Amino acid sequence: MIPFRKMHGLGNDFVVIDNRHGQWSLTTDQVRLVSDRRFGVGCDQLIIMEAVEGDADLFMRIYNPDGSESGACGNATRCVASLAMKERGLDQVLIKTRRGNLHATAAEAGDITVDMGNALIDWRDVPLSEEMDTLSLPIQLGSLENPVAVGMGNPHCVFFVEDADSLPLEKLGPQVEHHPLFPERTNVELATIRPNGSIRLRVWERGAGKTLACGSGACATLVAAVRRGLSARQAEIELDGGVLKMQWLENGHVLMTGAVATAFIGELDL
Ligand SMILES: N[C@H](CCC[C@H](N)C(=O)O)C(=O)O
Repeated sequence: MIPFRKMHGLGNDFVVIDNRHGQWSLTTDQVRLVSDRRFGVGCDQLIIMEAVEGDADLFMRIYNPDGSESGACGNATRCVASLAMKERGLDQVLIKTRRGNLHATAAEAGDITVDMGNALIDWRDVPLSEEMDTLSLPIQLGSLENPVAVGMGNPHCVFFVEDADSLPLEKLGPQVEHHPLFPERTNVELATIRPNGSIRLRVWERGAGKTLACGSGACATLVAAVRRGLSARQAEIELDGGVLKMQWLENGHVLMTGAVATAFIGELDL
């Protein structure tokens, strides 16, 4: 039996397995089964905590429900960081992911702030399949056009639209996710800048589909908005599951602050 903790960050939900003693390894089929909301526990991502050498407290591995591995997961990073802080009685931890060490600190009212690392705006780092200006991609899909591409350790394609809530994300998302300009596919963002400077955001996630929130997607959206002159470097982003407080620092790093929650603890019989 494999113990797990079901957690979420603004409704973006995770099955978290502590494998720091290295007892378990899941096959791709088992990742898909556990993530499947019909037959398994169901989650947006399966998160594995692993032991790690060096100054990080642990390594966080991220799997999508389709079995693909992602280089970033902002909401899960907050969840795992809150576990590690509680375990150690600390108010800050270092979480290592495929893109490097992410520094997390306790914020007010139980929220967690994560430095998600620097935003990647060169086409090679998103990545894109050919050289181009990431500030305006030659993609046009119905009313969607000229998105901004941003890498956060995972690829993001951000469209700015009049009213994100009025668009059929379930139809448009998969078409952009699999666009040939994205050799590793992409996460897809529909963003609307509000008069008060906050941003309304809906996300179609690579390998996962529509989710209630996406932390790395919020990071990419703020960076895209600032680059387009549509937002200040600090803004609140409202996703279906709640609000993230975001800041793109002058050093290129993106800070994300938001809530975390544990729903229940269980055991997998794999
Ligand atoms: N939910 C995650 C993003 C997962 C991204 C994953 N779908 C990918 O393949 O990059 C977040 O809060 O950042």
